[in-house]
Order: sequence, then structure tokens, then C-alpha cells
Amino acid sequence: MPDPATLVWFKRDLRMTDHSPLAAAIGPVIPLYIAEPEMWAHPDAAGRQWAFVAESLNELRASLAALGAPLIVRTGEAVAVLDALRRAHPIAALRSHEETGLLWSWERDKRVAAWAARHGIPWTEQADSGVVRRLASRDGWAQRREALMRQPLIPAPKRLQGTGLAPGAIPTAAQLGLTPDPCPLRQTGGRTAGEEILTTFLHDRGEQFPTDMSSPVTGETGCSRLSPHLAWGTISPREAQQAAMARAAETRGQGTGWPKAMRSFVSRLAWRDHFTQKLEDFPRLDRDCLHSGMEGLRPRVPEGDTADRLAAFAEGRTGLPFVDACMRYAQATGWLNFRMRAMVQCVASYHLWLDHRDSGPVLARLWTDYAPGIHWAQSQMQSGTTGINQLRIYNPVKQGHDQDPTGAFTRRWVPELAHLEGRELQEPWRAASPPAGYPAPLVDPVAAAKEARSRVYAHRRGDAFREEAQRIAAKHGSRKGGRRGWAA
Ligand SMILES: Cc1cc2nc3c(=O)[nH]c(=O)nc-3n(C[C@H](O)[C@H](O)[C@H](O)COP(=O)(O)OP(=O)(O)OC[C@H]3O[C@@H](n4cnc5c(N)ncnc54)[C@H](O)[C@@H]3O)c2cc1C
Repeated sequence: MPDPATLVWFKRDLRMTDHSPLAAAIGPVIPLYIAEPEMWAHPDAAGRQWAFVAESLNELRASLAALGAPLIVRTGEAVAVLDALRRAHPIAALRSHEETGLLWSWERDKRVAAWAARHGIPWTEQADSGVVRRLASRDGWAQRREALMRQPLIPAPKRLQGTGLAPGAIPTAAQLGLTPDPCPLRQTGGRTAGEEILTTFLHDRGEQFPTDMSSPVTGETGCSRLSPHLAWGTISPREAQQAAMARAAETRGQGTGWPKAMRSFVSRLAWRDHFTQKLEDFPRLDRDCLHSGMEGLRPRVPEGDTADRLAAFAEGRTGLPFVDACMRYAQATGWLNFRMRAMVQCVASYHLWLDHRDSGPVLARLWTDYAPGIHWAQSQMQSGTTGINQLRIYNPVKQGHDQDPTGAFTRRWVPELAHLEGRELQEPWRAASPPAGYPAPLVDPVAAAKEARSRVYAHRRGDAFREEAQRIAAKHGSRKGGRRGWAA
């Protein structure tokens, strides 16, 4: 009978450094990744995400193998996979990070907990971020998170004792039922790529981060671009934060932009946890409006012409050039800067009057860095369904002029408009001869925004609405006075 092993279950934490479950494993180890067809069948899942994960798994497998225990990959339902492993090798303990996911992952975890209890296998879950399970109150949350972020990093183990179990194949996207999803400029997965991105951001690219981040043109290199690595865990948030704080300290007093840029970056890492905490506390975030009074505000696909508007939005054919450029750019790269993500979500929800539960999956599938907690919290916030945020309705024409002042970005991604300049580029319907092959705008952006604002405010009236909004703010709102604009 072989010695019982510790099973370390990797999920969105595809690394060995700063990985407490792996560091805590004693005796033989089964490092396991389960490719769950149930997860990849969801409407928010896309081939580009799996491609990034598969690259990360390949590298993790090689790194773990070098220590003595290669990554075991199995495809299937979690309990079935775990039970097959238990029958192949005795398991003393199950260890993993806590995962904040959509309802299906909660249900899956309940089944895993029941399986573990049935077989007398203790399952220890540890936090991988500032998100707190069973949080009683947001009071003191930020301080608690900060204390966790300042704890020393956990080094990767020096050696691991394997079990001899067959490593198993990393499935292809098609084997997981994913449809082809070309993304020619997608970021590469794996720890090595993540470390390189972090290094170049901290030492070469990041000095103008606070200004570069607003535009997709400057943001492409001026933003950290760490998001897929944080989303799939090839880099830990604590590693990123501590490296940025060290860089801020090293550059202090030299008259450069680095310290401010690093502080700004660190605050974004805190937003990450702030928004993910909302999903932790409200796992129905992708299904229900945070404020129940906003239910029924917008029609659902396929009511009326919603299906056509959603298709035009997804294909980058709304007739609003900067919106279409951003959507086509995201299609090709798997990424978009924050402001433009907010703008495209806002245009879908306000101007095109689409329910965020219809547009949200379309956007989620564009992001290589899809992180349910951030995505659905932001999606609701930019759609006005939280009931607690001030409405921010971006004007896509103005954003085009502000964030793409030369027009080069819009012309590159909407080549139908390559011959237009200045005002006509962002409002081609005003051109003397409207461009052939490019659609007329689905809506007048100014009139549509006005109409949307009055419809939303009509829903936000009355004492009952206000009382629920107060309860939501108390449960989910940031405790940073005066900063509610971003953090509520
Ligand atoms: C509708 C919508 C959907 C979004 N969906 C996702 C998503 O699925 N995954 C995702 O990682 N980000 C999402 N974001 C947040 C943000 O746009 C991205 O994190 C950012 O653009 C990623 O690029 P970066 O790594 O260069 O970010 P940087 O600007 O360099 O920021 C560093 C990190 O901080 C975190 N961060 C930055 N901005 C935010 C924010 N506003 N809220 C929460 N965390 C933030 C991310 O982890 C990011 O990688 C979404 C935003 C909106 C408006």
C-alpha cells in the first residue's frame, strides 16, 4: 500500500510560488488540475481562455516535474475525477485555494466537500487574495486585505515526492467542446510570460501608467497587462503588489513618475479584490440584478430586435466607429483597457438598451483574463443595476476623439473608415458621402443616452428602492468615504 498523498487541486492559481496549499503539502503529492467540461460549456467561456490556461498548464507541469511530481491533468466532473484518483492512490488530504466563482462552482464545491467528508479526507481551503469567505461586514475589510498582502511570499518547494500516477493529457479546446476562437494577438500563458510582463511593466513600461491607462492606444503598452496572469494565477496578487511597492520605494525622491504609477497600480489590485468580494457575497451576480428594483428594466434577448442589436454589438457593427474599433480590437487581442471596457458595456446597456445578462457573456468571451468576480460586478456597475452607483453614460463619439485623437486606432480596426479624418471619422453619418460597407449607427448616441438616463431614473424612485440601495451599500460598498464613484 503506497503512502497516502496530499492532493493539491490547482484551479485559478497555476503557479508554484506563493502557493500556500502546495507549500503545506506533506509526503507524496498529487498536483492536480481538473479540466471541467461543465465550466467550459458556460456562455462566458471561450477558446482564448482555454488556450491561455493550456499554455500555463504545460509550463506548470514541466516545473512541477522538475521538482519530482508532474502535474496530473484529468478531464471530467470534479467528484468523478477525485474519486477515480482516490481509487488509484490513497489520499490523506485535499488542499486548494478558495475559489470565488459563479453558482455552478459553489455547487461543485458542495459536492466535493460531501465527497471528502464521506471518505474522511480533510479539505483545507486557503485564501489566495484579500477576498474573505463568509464575510460578516465590510468594516475593516481593506485593512485586513492589506495585512494579507504584506505577508511574506511563500517560496516554491525545493523538492516534491510524486506518486507515479500517469500525468494525463491536457485536452484540446475541441475536446472540451469549445468552438474555434481565433485570437491572433492573444497574450501568452505561463509563469515565464507573467514574470516577464511584470518586470517590463515595473522597469520599462509603467512610468506613465496613470495617464496611459485611459486610452487603448497608450494602454496597450502602458497598462500592466497582467490581467490574464492574475486571472489564471500564474502570478499571485501578493507578488504583484509587493514588487510594485518595492519599485515605488526604490524610485522615491528621484523626480520620476514611478512612485505615483506604482501606487496607482497597487490601488487597482485592491479594486480586484473589492469587486471579487461582491461575487463572494452574492454568487448570483451574473443572474440577478444586485438591486432587485432594476429587474425588468431592459428587454431580454430575443424580445423585439434585441437579438439583432446584440449581434451587431458582438460583431463590431453598431455604426459607432470607436465602439466597433474597441470590439474588433478585443476580438483580435483578448484585451481592452478599463475605460474602454466600461464604455462598450455602457453602450450595450444604455445606448443599445440590452440587458447586461445578454451582453455580459459576449464581453466575457472576449477577455482572455475573464475573472467572474470583476467582470460581473463591473458589468452591473456600468449598466446601472446595482442601484447604488451614480450613472456614468459615456459618449462614444467624445471617447473616440479623446482616446484616439489621431484616429489611427479607429481606422486600423474599422478599415471601412480608413479614408475619413477628424469629426467625420467618429461620426461617419455626417460625412458628405457615407462610407460604403459600414452600417449607419443603430442609434443616435446623444438621444439614446438621454432616453436611457430617464428610463433608469424612473426605476430608481421611491422609499423601498432607496432602502434596498442602502442595504446594498452597507453590504457591498467600499468604506472609502468620498470615493464611491469607483468603488461602490
Ligand atoms: C465591463 C468590464 C468587465 C471587466 N472584466 C474583467 C475581467 O473579466 N477580468 C479582469 O481582470 N478585469 C476585468 N475588468 C477590469 C479591467 O478592465 C481590467 O482588469 C484591465 O483592463 C486589465 O488590464 P491590465 O492588467 O493591464 O490592468 P491594469 O490597469 O494594469 O491593472 C492591474 C490589475 O488590477 C486589476 N484591475 C484593474 N482595473 C480594475 C477594475 N476596474 N476592477 C477590478 N480590478 C481591476 C486587474 O487585476 C488588473 O490586471 C473589467 C472591466 C469592465 C468595465
